[in-house]
Order: sequence, then structure tokens, then C-alpha cells
Amino acid sequence: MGEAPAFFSDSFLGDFPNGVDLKSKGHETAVCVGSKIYVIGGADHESTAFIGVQIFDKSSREWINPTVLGTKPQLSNGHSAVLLNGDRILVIKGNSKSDGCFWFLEVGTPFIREQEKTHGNEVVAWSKGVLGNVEKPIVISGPSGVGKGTLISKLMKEFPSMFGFSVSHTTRAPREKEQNGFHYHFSDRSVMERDIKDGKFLEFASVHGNLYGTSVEAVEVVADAGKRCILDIDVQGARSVRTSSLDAIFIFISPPSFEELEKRLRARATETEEQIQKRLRNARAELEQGKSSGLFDHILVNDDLKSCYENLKNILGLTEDVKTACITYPESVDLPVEHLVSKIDQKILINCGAAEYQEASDNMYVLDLSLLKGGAPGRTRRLNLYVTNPSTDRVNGDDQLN
Ligand SMILES: Nc1ncnc2c1ncn2[C@@H]1O[C@H](COP(=O)(O)OP(=O)(O)OP(=O)(O)O)[C@@H](O)[C@H]1O
Ligand SMILES: Nc1nc2c(ncn2[C@@H]2O[C@H](COP(=O)(O)O)[C@@H](O)[C@H]2O)c(=O)[nH]1
Repeated sequence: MGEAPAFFSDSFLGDFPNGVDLKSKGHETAVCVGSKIYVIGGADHESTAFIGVQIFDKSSREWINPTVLGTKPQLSNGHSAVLLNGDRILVIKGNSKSDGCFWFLEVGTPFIREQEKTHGNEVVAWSKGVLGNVEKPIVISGPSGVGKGTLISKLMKEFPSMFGFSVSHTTRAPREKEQNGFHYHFSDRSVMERDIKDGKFLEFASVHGNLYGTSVEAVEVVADAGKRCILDIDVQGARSVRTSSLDAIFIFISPPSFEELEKRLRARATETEEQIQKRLRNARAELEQGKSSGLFDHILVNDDLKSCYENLKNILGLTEDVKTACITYPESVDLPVEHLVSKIDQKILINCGAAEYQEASDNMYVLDLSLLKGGAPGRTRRLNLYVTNPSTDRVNGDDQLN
């Protein structure tokens, strides 16, 4: 059990109305969720660079240091917190640029309940909020040699500002032209196993005798760049992602025939004969599972590369118009430390006016959460930020920033 943070006093033990933030005495904020008070702020236990979290259980009157998953927000001079739907807390960091000021602390989502079973104690998870309309990630699966990498390369080349590749970790040795950090993060098994244990992986699987996995960070860095994430993973990995909270599109690539698959694998000349045999054996099982499991939203046959690529683009809604349309990023918004936060339905009103908060100022932001997607493990997407002038506008998002 943990100790009470220094700022905490008995006055915090009263009843707090859920959904309303409480200004802290220092750099901490407390939010009440059922019988628990989440104290957000001060330094994290592991590093003073990050915002810490402690829980006060009102029924047992004990302090709990939860297991904290996800990328943590850096410590800031001040922040506000608002409870959403009873299972996640929106934390708005002052003194931050718009791309780093909105964070979600999940406290009771299905992901948290799942993690608590594994960890056997209280778990919370951070998920960074991403502004704008980045589409859901794409999971591409299929047997080795079918052409997944070839199709993904074409997509990334044609739409460089739209897609980002999730760079997996693997324990297999690099091929001649493969670069560490670009094609894969080539890792020691012991390091990867430890990181899996520490909850750093969204999914992992033993594939053709090696360990492969998608780290939460690999997916997050793509979302942070405002891009749509593409994962190239095997069928086992796709199944794990399906059961995770990562909301994705699942596409299975199938060869026109088994003979053609073998031909492509051999022509690629990257594996030994023994490895080719192993990959072909696994391919039979993958083809069966891919086609029959209902796991995949789309199945594409990669016979003629050009037409398969066109079909892939159609599935992803990529027309010529989309190609020329540039992705819009939210304009830069600097939230001051001093701000007042309130909640109306799915909208968060952020008043950056005078410190005393006597009046709404011209500088009012509205964070619209009605389209929210994703969450831990990974980013929380589709936050929309509007600017409004309370003296002339109704809070309806007419002046959209992004
Ligand atoms: N439609 C196609 N017709 C003929 N050859 C193809 C086609 N698509 C891909 N190839 C070739 O097949 C080989 C295997 O393709 P690729 O490396 O993209 O497969 P992969 O599914 O990514 O394999 P792995 O899962 O092992 O990474 C490559 O040499 C590629 O050029
Ligand atoms: N479950 C996962 N599978 C992955 C991941 N990264 C790649 N893969 C799959 O492994 C095989 C072999 O890849 P290769 O580069 O050695 O030819 C292939 O089917 C990939 O899709 C991952 O992170 N998780």
C-alpha cells in the first residue's frame, strides 16, 4: 500500500460530484470514481519526469499505488481532470501545445478490467489523445510470401502523408538489406520477453520459430504523426489485436494458389530451404484460418499485383481525390496553466480566460468527444477541438480548428 501524497488533506475525503474536476492545492488533481479517489499529479513512482497516479480507497481508507500502463504524460505545472462515462478521466495539461495536452487515464474500461485479472492488483492506463480524424488502423495478414510487404510498400509510397508503418519487434536475424528500426526492431529474446511481461506489447506471437510482436509504442508513434497505422502481422497476431481494444480493419491476403505462393517465397531468396519448408507448412494452417474464421473483414487474392493493389485501395476508400487532398492537422493551441474546465454532454469547455475565472473570455475552446475512438492500449483518437467566442457563438463548433 502507498502513502498519502503530501498535499492530501481530510477535506478531500468528502463526496465529489462525478464528472467535475477539482482544483488541487498544488499540481495534483483528485477525481472521485465510485468509492475511489484518483489523485493525479506529483511525480510518478518510477520517474520524476512523469505525472504520477495514486488511488485512495474510501471504504478501506488505504492508499494504493496502481500498476500504471501506457506512455505517461510528462509532469507539468498544472492540469485539470474530468471524469468521462465513469471509466476514464480526461486530463488536460496546461502549458502544453495541442498535440500534448489531452490525455486519458483509463480506470475502469474493459482493457483495465482485463489487465487487472493478469496483474492481480489495481491497474490504470494512460492513452494520449490525438486531435483530428485519423482513420482506424489497418491489420494486414496472410501467409509468408503472399505479397503483404509489397502491397504495403506501394501504399506507403503513393500516400506517404497518410499512412505510417507499425515497426514490429522480432527475434529473427536481419536479412541483408533490412535496417534496424525501419523494417523491424531486431531484439534479443530475453529483452522482448521481459517487455511483453511488462505490458509493452499490443500483441505477440511465435511465428516460424521466432518471436514477433507489435509494441504499443509502435502503433502510438504513427498516430502521433497524424497518420493511419498499418500492421503487417500473422494470423495469431491479428486474432490478438481483434480481442484488444484497438479498433482496426482486418484484411487477409491470399495467394492465387499454393504453388504460386511457394514460387514467390523461393524467388524472394531470403530464406534457407529448411525455413521455406517451415513457412509453407505454416501457410497451410494460416490459409485455412484466414479464410474460415470470420476474423477478417476483407479477403483479397493477390494474383495480379496491380489489380490486387487497386482492390486494396478501394477497400480503404482511396480514390484520386483522396490522394490530392492534404491531411489537415489541428492548428497549434497553447493551453495556459490557468484554465477552467466544464463538461456539457460530450463537449468539454475550456475557458482560458482570467485566472479568477469570473467571466468567460474570448479565448474559449470546445473539445468535442462525441466521435471518440480507440483508447488504451494505444491512442485515443478523433478528438475535435473548436474555438468559440461565448459572447457571439453558441457552443456548437462552428469555428472548427481542424
Ligand atoms: N502479385 C504478385 N505477383 C508476383 N509476385 C509477387 C506478387 N506480389 C508480391 N510478389 C513477390 O513475392 C515475393 C514475396 O512478397 P513479399 O515479401 O511482399 O511477401 P510477404 O507477404 O510480405 O512475406 P513475409 O510475410 O514473409 O514478410 C516478393 O519477391 C514479391 O516481389
Ligand atoms: N504476430 C506478429 N506477426 C508479425 C509481426 N511482424 C511480422 N509478423 C509476421 O511474421 C511473418 C514473417 O515475417 P518475416 O519478415 O520474417 O518474413 C509474416 O507473416 C509477418 O506478417 C508482429 O509484430 N506480430
